Amino acid sequence: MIRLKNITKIYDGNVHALNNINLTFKEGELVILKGMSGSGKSTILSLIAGLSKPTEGEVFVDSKKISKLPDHFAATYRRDNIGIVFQKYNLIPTLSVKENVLLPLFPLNLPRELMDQKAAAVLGKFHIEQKIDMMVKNLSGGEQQRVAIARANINDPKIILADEPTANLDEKLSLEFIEMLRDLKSKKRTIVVATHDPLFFDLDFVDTIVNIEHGNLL
Ligand SMILES: Nc1ncnc2c1ncn2[C@@H]1O[C@H](COP(=O)(O)OP(=O)(O)OP(=O)(O)O)[C@@H](O)[C@H]1O
Repeated sequence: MIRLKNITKIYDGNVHALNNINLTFKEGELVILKGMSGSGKSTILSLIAGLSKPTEGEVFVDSKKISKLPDHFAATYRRDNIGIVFQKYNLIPTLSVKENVLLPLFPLNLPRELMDQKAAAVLGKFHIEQKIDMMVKNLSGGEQQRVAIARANINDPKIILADEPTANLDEKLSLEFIEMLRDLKSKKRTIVVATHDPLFFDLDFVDTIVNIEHGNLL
């Protein structure tokens, strides 16, 4: 369960990104955060990921209060629980597909063989294993998106956060991405997608659509 309790986020002392919002997402839910650019969607994702801290209020994941975790513990929490697909994928263009998907695991110092197995498994799952040794900069947009979602799943996270995941995709690839979400949801992942892409608004497997405007829930 994810719970945002009385969350206010103010950047730089005067940018009110979120105003006293309360949200609860159940395990296994697919939630769409819907709102215009600048409405506060990414801020909600970064609070759930423990990448930033609220100005006021608390964020709970299961019973853990993650809004108070020191940075080091927040990084561990993220590695163990969260997969993130960023708007522009945040892949490293000059590294290979395999190196990119393994990035979140490097701090664990796992044996090379195990890392290779994990990379092959997750790339297979998202049908991009044939590009495993290619440099990411030479992939198409759709292929990069597959690598991004594969990387978000390398640690088998129970929560997947996606920030405008279809912003750089055409409709066909966006629909493919949505099918990947359907599959993840069937595996009981909790998924939170920040988007203003209308393709997400009529899906039969979305549980909740949260409308946000200027940091307020509508
Ligand atoms: N690190 C930051 N420092 C200062 N202001 C920020 C920061 N991050 C976000 N903001 C501001 O907070 C508000 C909410 O931004 P946020 O990125 O959460 O919106 P969004 O709905 O995700 O928009 P987009 O779809 O464009 O990403 C905006 O006014 C934005 O300029």
